[in-house]
Amino acid sequence: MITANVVCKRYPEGIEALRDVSFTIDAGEMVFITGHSGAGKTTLFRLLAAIERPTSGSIVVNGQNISALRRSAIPYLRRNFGLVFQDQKLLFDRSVLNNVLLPLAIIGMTPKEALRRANAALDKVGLLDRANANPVALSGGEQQRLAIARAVVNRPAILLIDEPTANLDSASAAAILDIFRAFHQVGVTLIIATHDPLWMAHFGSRRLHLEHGHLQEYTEERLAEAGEYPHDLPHDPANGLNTNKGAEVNEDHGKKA
Ligand SMILES: Nc1ncnc2c1ncn2[C@@H]1O[C@H](COP(=O)(O)OP(=O)(O)OP(=O)(O)O)[C@@H](O)[C@H]1O
Repeated sequence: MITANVVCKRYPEGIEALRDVSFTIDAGEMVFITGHSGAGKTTLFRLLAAIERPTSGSIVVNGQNISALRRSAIPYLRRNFGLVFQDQKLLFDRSVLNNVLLPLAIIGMTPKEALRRANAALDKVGLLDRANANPVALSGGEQQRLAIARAVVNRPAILLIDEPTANLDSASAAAILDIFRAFHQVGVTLIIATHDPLWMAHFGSRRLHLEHGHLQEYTEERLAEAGEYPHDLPHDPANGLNTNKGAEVNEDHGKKA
């Protein structure tokens, strides 16, 4: 479970990116963080992953106040999280497989187990047959799926995903949506920042809406008024989407959140 208590973040230049933000996200929830460019979505993610600290307030993850963690404890906290951020930081001098193996090497997993896990992660995102390719040879959607494989290979309980479908066509976006649906089905907590109404329309999940650093209570009507939520998009989760990936995800993601 994740709780933010009256969180503020002011950058050194004086920009107040988040103001008095409070919320609770339960284990296994799928939550969308919405808001215009500059509203504070990425900042919130950086605080949740303890990349930055709040200026005031606290963030508690599984009973641990991460805002007060010693620096040395942060790598252990991060094992709870899979991060899929906008700057995916793929390593273009390594193969697809080696990009996914890297996080496992860092935690000292045996090569045999690491290979098994990495192949399973690539399989989940449909990239097993590209394991030996260089990431540069992948399409934008495939690179995004590789970033997801790398984020989930440690089997994190919580996935933080920033703008997962930015710059992707609708078919690639739908494929990624399917992958996240499968993780949600096995109990992973997903927190997804997006401008993309496709996501919200198909999942109908809870939304936390940021406006200039303030968390606004979501109402569908309010977002529709603001032109952010097209009512003509189908709300049927199965509509137009292939949901059969769920059965393939049978590992122990999320059960510990
Ligand atoms: N490292 C930083 N130093 C100073 N100001 C920053 C920094 N990072 C973000 N900001 C500012 O904080 C505010 C919130 O930015 P943030 O990146 O969190 O927004 P966002 O909602 O993720 O935007 P986008 O959708 O464009 O990614 C913006 O005014 C931004 O300019």
